[in-house]
Amino acid sequence: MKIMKSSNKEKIKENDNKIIFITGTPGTGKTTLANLLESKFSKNYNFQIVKINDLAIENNLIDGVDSDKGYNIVNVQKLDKKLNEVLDSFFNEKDLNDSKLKISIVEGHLSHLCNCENVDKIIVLRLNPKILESRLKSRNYSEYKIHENLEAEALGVCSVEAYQKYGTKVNEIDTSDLSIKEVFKFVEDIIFNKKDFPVGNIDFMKWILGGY
Ligand SMILES: Nc1ncnc2c1ncn2[C@@H]1O[C@H](COP(=O)(O)OP(=O)(O)OP(=O)(O)O)[C@@H](O)[C@H]1O
Repeated sequence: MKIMKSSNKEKIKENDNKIIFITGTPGTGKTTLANLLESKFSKNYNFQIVKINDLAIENNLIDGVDSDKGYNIVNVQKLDKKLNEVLDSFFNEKDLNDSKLKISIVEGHLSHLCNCENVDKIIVLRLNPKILESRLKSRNYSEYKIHENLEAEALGVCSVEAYQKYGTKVNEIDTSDLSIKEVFKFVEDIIFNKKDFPVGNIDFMKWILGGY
């Protein structure tokens, strides 16, 4: 069934066009996964990738910098509006090959804070805080910033926030023992409704209790 509408709220539906958000604590592998999705999907689909941090910076959606934490303070309301414009423009693009499915991947740890009625899946990448710690240390983050991110990962903050907004559309994958190719395979299965990884099955609380 083909429904032609002008907004991603009704996403121009050609069978089953898709909007997928990839989120997770910094360092869990979102960018690596998004790049692999782009290289695998762009041949077979009309493919768009939106890197949410780049979108915020390029469109000057930064309210300031938290100098203690070393973060840009992104205006999420403006980001939300811009993201929906970018999605609308992709799904309305006339030059796309009509015989191919349209897939938009939105990558970044702020993606799940945006409101997108027509998002299909939100995929949260999770990682054992012990492994995350070594990845974040190699980025030369401050001790404070590392600890804050590890705590957020142990508590599953992205999953909880995403679930509060999007409920059962949210999947989470424990990537701790997976190669990036294996992560890709799971994500592909989620995107095409072959597998489901509901929120609530990953528990890194042991890290908080000092068990790792
Ligand atoms: N499945 C994996 N196995 C081993 N290493 C991985 C895996 N996924 C990502 N990495 C490595 O982990 C590091 C962090 O990955 P990446 O930059 O993709 O994280 P991110 O979630 O996008 O971080 P940020 O939110 O800060 O952009 C990179 O060095 C990447 O090569």
